[in-house]
Amino acid sequence: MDYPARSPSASLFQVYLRLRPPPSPLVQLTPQSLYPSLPPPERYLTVEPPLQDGQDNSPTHITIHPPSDSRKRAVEKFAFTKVFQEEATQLDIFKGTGVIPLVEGVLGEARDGLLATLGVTGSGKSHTILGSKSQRGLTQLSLDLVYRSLGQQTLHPNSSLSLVASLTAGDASEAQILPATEFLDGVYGDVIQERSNSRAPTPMTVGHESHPTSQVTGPKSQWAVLSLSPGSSSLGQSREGSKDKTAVQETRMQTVEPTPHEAQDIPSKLPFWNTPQVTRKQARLRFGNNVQDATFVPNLPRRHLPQRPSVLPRFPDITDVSVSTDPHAEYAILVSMYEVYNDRIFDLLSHPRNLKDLRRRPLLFKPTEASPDRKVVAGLRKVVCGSYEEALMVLETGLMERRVAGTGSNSVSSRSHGFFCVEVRKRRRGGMSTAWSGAQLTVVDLAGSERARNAKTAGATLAEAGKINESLMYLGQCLQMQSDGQDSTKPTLVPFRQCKLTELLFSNSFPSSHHAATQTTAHHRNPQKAVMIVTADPLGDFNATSQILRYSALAREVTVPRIPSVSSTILAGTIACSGTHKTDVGGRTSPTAAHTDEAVVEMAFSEIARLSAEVEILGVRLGEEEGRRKEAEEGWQRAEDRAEAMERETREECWEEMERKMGEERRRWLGAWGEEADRNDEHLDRKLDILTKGIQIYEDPEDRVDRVTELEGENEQLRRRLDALEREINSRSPSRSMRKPPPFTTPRKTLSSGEDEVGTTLFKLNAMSLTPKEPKMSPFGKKTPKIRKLTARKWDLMDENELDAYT
Ligand SMILES: Nc1ncnc2c1ncn2[C@@H]1O[C@H](COP(=O)(O)OP(=O)(O)OP(=O)(O)O)[C@@H](O)[C@H]1O
Repeated sequence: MDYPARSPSASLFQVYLRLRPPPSPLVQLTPQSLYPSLPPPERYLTVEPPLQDGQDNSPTHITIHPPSDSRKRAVEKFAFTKVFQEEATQLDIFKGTGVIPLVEGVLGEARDGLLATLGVTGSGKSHTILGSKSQRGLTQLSLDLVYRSLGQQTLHPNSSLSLVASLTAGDASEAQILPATEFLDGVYGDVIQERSNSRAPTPMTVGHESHPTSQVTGPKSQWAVLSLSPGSSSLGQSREGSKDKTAVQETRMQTVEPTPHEAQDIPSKLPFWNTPQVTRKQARLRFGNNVQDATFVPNLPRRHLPQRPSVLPRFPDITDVSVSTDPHAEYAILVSMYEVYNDRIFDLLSHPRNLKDLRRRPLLFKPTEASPDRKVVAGLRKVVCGSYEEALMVLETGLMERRVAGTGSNSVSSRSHGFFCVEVRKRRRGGMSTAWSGAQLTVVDLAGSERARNAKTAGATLAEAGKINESLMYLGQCLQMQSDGQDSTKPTLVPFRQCKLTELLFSNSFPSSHHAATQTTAHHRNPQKAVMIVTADPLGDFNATSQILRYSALAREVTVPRIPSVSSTILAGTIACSGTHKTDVGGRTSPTAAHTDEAVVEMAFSEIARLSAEVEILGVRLGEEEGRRKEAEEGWQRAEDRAEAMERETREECWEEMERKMGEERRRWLGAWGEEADRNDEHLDRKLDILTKGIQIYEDPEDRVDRVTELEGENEQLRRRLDALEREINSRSPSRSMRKPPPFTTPRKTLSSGEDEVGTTLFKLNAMSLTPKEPKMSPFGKKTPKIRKLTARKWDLMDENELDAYT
């Protein structure tokens, strides 16, 4: 297999392989240390000798042979940029992988750098990236290199008051920027007691003995545990567990043995703020004045902060390494950290200030107003660190928040993908403007893929593993698409939008459509450089490791060894027998016949071998196809679920919309109905009015009074007349006087009933709420004469003269 000669620009990642040394039985439990009768684990991975024309005579290829108990037989060969064997140290990795060029790119070329680790759980990803109790990881080494190279050019937020404001003004990610002292003060200051409520504890509880995987819980933070409780940490010890002898010796040289008092003082499995009984005094004690190196005093926050971690791993030493910087520039360094947990992004530096704050809010990865062509994690907290030690303290604080748990495969297993970002901002020396430029180095510690059976996970940890495996499967697909596309002339479509992890890793590696459109005018960014370190345990899980290697390797070749199969053995036996039979009658073998038979048998053999090899290869391909089919089916299932959820959502939205529209329609209809009813009422009123006008006896209210007065006058007149008539009758003859005059009361009665009539009419008018109407006008504009109806009795009572006067 040829070494895949790919330029870094052609490949998104340079891929290195690091092999993990076997765990030491003294410090880490293995099946063999528990059951000594068990055979030692079989090593399935072989490193091929370096190629003659290789760059620095380092191996670049490995071969994996399925273990004897495996059904698979195909031998697979993988190519990497470089392979680091078990004895490789952290310094070898730092110098041998492309980490230094990455830092160079960030400081000198304003080119973003990405450093990530990928591997099966427990294969050494975190060890490589974050280091151990005694050795620094690539993160600390890169930070050291950055600060060492910048030297006096680094701006300290405490020395320039306007620095934070200026950085905030020039920030495109809506970040909350604050100086390291303020940040650390908030964490280690007055709130130490409150920190007992930190989110850092993992879903597993300490001391829950019945759980098979609850050996150790707490944050994945070697450095912190060491710094807080040197040597007393079982976490630190377990991390050290599988270290090679040299490393163990180094550890002895570097670490300080704890006093028995110290060892008992604070429970070792939790960070100090997760231990409810910790006090500020204890915290100070942990970080006490145990100074070993005067040059190594971190610039720590003001109040009750620890003066410095008691033992900082300073190994390996990289004083001989530095990268060039721009001498006319000054630099500010911002550190931010987040994790991708269950496909959501959480800030690791936004510490809860009170109990209410404990629920974490996921952040968005999106283009912002100030960064339309590039997606950024919006709303992160960024800490301006003026020195390496401050940056380390911030790193450690963030690591305390990261999700980890003990599993059957790793006692301190990462349950999230951790992102550590070092943003280097640069401006002209002495310039007070906000015109910052720069780039970012992102270090990613991916969670490891794991098999539930091996990891013995359950409940929430199993669910987390599902999410981890899913995101790693998408990452694998992206890597495979990318490596498949290397050979084709067509542009490769990498499906990186499938989950948050791949979006974060890949989306800024490709020009977005917006960027393509504005490329001529926008500030041109150099493409990101990326280094992937794949970790593998040659004695670990064969299936999981081979899967990871298949995804990540730069090239792969499958061969099937010629192993004598049962059929070939039988055939060989038959041939041996037939050979004995091919003798002539005289007992001599015919040389020609024997020769021909031999040739035929040989041909048959080679055919059988070829066919069995083909069968093997087909078997391997079938296995792979089946794996892909399974993945596709899972993807399909997920897509279906998503479609179902979307359908449900759409249906709900439609219902809501329909109900809203119906409500509006009902309101509109009721309004119209009310108006119609009002119109009808009005119409009816008008009709009634007309009717009332038709039936009423029209009289002026003034005339009414006149009429009463008039009637009273008439009444009086009639009474006088009656009196006169009575007198006249009385003065006549007695016979005449015998005639009884009509009763006197009758006209009065009649009159009063006439009055009553008037009153009734008035009452009627009032009841109808009729306003006094204008008198009717004649067509000639004159008042029509009033028609007065007089009662029959009144006519009866009038004499003829009076009657004439009326008519
Ligand atoms: N190169 C190495 N040298 C010494 N010890 C190592 C090395 N690699 C790994 N180890 C040890 O192996 C154990 C598991 O390693 P580590 O936690 O780094 O695995 P991981 O891949 O990050 O696992 P996970 O994905 O579950 O977080 C640790 O105790 C670590 O110290």
